[in-house]
Amino acid sequence: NYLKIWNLRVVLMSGGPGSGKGTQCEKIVAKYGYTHLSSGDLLRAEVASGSERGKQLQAIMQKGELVPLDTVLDMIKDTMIAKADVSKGYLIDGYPREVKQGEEFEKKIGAPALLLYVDAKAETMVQRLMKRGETSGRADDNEETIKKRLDLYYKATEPVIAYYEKRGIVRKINSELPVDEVFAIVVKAIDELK
Ligand SMILES: Nc1ccn([C@@H]2O[C@H](COP(=O)(O)OP(=O)(O)OP(=O)(O)O)[C@@H](O)[C@H]2O)c(=O)n1
Ligand SMILES: Nc1nc2c(ncn2[C@@H]2O[C@H](COP(=O)(O)OP(=O)(O)O)[C@@H](O)[C@H]2O)c(=O)[nH]1
Ligand SMILES: [Mg+2]
Repeated sequence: NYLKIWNLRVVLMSGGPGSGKGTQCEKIVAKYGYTHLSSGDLLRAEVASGSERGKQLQAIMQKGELVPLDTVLDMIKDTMIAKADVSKGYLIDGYPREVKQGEEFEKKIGAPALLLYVDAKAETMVQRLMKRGETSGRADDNEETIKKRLDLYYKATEPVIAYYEKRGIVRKINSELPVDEVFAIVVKAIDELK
């Protein structure tokens, strides 16, 4: 199984907090059957388990900071291996968050085929997250943490997109549009892969 993950297609989903990554991922899974791995969801599951490690993670996420690289990458890798037999490919959401994470991913797992970059204005992202915070129950969907997540996104994550742009695998998609219009562009980008 460890060998198998090297042969499966990897698509990365990137974009700021609240840009619509999770929304598009859900639709991609329904259409293409990829295995969806949201690094944020994996971390929240660890927090929910109540483990000692979960408590440490909770504190970091509450501040809008990044969890140590090895922790997240190990979680992703373990999940990829566990699902390799039934997987048609992987859709990785919210990782890499910084260039170093991208480099480690390549060393330990492999090169992605495509990076979908859903792009919305900061103002739009804040609005969406504030709205989502009314019902999400997420400790980090509050004004103060949202601001920190956005700052960190511009500082650490946008350079990741530039890093993959040099390899020609980035497709930038305007996620100010209605969900279905965004998805139509996503579908085009995935269908162009071969
Ligand atoms: N590779 C990752 C992914 C997530 N996180 C932590 O988990 C939090 C939530 O991540 P995620 O769910 O991906 O959040 P956002 O992208 O901000 O927004 P959304 O949850 O809607 O995707 C981040 O702020 C960060 O503290 C992290 O440290 N490293
Ligand atoms: N108008 C509009 N709203 C969206 C779109 N995508 C997501 N949203 C809303 O924005 C919020 C954040 O979306 P989510 O998928 O959780 O974003 P993520 O933080 O990037 O994973 C959700 O409450 C969605 O309902 C879109 O394309 N258009
Ligand atoms: Mg999400």
